[in-house]
Amino acid sequence: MMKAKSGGAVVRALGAMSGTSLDGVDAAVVETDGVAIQSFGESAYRAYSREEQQVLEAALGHWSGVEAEAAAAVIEAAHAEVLRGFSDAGLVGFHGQTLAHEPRGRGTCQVGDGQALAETLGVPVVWDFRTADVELGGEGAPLAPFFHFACAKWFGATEPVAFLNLGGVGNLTWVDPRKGAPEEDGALLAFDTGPANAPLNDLLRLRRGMNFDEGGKVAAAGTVATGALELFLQEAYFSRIPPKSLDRNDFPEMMDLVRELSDEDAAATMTAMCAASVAQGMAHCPTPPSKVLVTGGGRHNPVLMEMLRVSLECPVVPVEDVGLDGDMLEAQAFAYLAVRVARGLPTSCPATTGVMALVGGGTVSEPSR
Ligand SMILES: Nc1ncnc2c1ncn2[C@@H]1O[C@H](COP(=O)(O)OP(=O)(O)OP(=O)(O)O)[C@@H](O)[C@H]1O
Ligand SMILES: CC(=O)N[C@H]1[C@@H]2OC[C@@H](O2)[C@@H](O)[C@@H]1O[C@H](C)C(=O)O
Repeated sequence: MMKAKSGGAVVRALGAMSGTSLDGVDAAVVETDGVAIQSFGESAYRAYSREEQQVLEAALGHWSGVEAEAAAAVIEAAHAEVLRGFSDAGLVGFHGQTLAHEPRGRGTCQVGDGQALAETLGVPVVWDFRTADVELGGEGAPLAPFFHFACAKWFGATEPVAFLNLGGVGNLTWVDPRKGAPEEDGALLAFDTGPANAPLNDLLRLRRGMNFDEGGKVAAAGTVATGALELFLQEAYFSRIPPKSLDRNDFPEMMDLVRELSDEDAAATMTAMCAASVAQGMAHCPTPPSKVLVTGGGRHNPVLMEMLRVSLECPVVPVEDVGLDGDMLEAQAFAYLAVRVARGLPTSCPATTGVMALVGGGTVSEPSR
């Protein structure tokens, strides 16, 4: 093991994330002591087959039972397959697949058994990252913010910046890199902004058999229905003070709002809904960030990026502008968080999830041999 700048041992950690878009597993290596990022390593992506996706889709909203068990089997097999391709990892951070998320109700449910994965890989696995936070009154999400803080330090940010993840759901982390640690007062504010790509993906699959609006081509040919957009923005969620989080399918009324529209106008309107919810969320930030660093699949959509540029009052750039990898940031986050859990460091705080105290969630499973 190498010596870390900040004192602890540097671990070669491997993180894996299967997000709300249900497209596949992202896996990536981070070398870190759980405080500073020493370096980013290799990464891999393993797409789900349509059959696997259907199993996952059918399990959404299920907390247990045959659907959830079938989803867990898909998740475990797909993760084992992609993670076996990496060598020399000292620790694995395994997010699993969120099937249901109701932090103020039944809790949060990620499937995939970390102990089984530890046996398969012969490496300790950190998993079940969200439960402890929810049990202490937190939202259980987003959890990437402590990693975003380390990223801001890594690329040498000197003023507040925002990370905007546009996956199935959108989430935003405002970071003040002048603070010494993520748990310090005023270092972070984080929350889910609203639905991002998931509803548009669902609409296009239903109407056109497409997985998503590649390059924003469908939306580019349409016109935003301002009435539907205004109705959408009246949702109570947007005026709620953060921290706050969402489940993938928390806005079913979006489909109703665009039902009568052509495919193109519906796509343009849903894309605008995503951008407008980010703009509303930005108003909750303590100060305007010097720039918004966009990560997740949504940054590949030029129509969405242009709408964000028009509606936000600061530069909007992909995270690649500061040397990060926007396709792998979430997988890297769970590699980083795994090391924090193993070292007994917190992974969330009142400003990131609304939890009552600092929490280091996660279970560590050692392989039995
Ligand atoms: N070239 C592209 N053009 C338009 N949209 C794209 C493109 N590439 C990816 N996307 C969108 O990004 C989505 C995938 O984003 P991402 O991988 O960040 O999601 P996720 O990690 O599953 O979600 P979450 O962050 O909510 O857990 C796709 O389903 C699609 O909607
Ligand atoms: C409950 C859950 O799985 N939430 C995800 C989801 O996908 C994006 C957004 O909603 C975010 O809150 C979170 O994931 C990221 C990785 C996070 O915890 O930071």
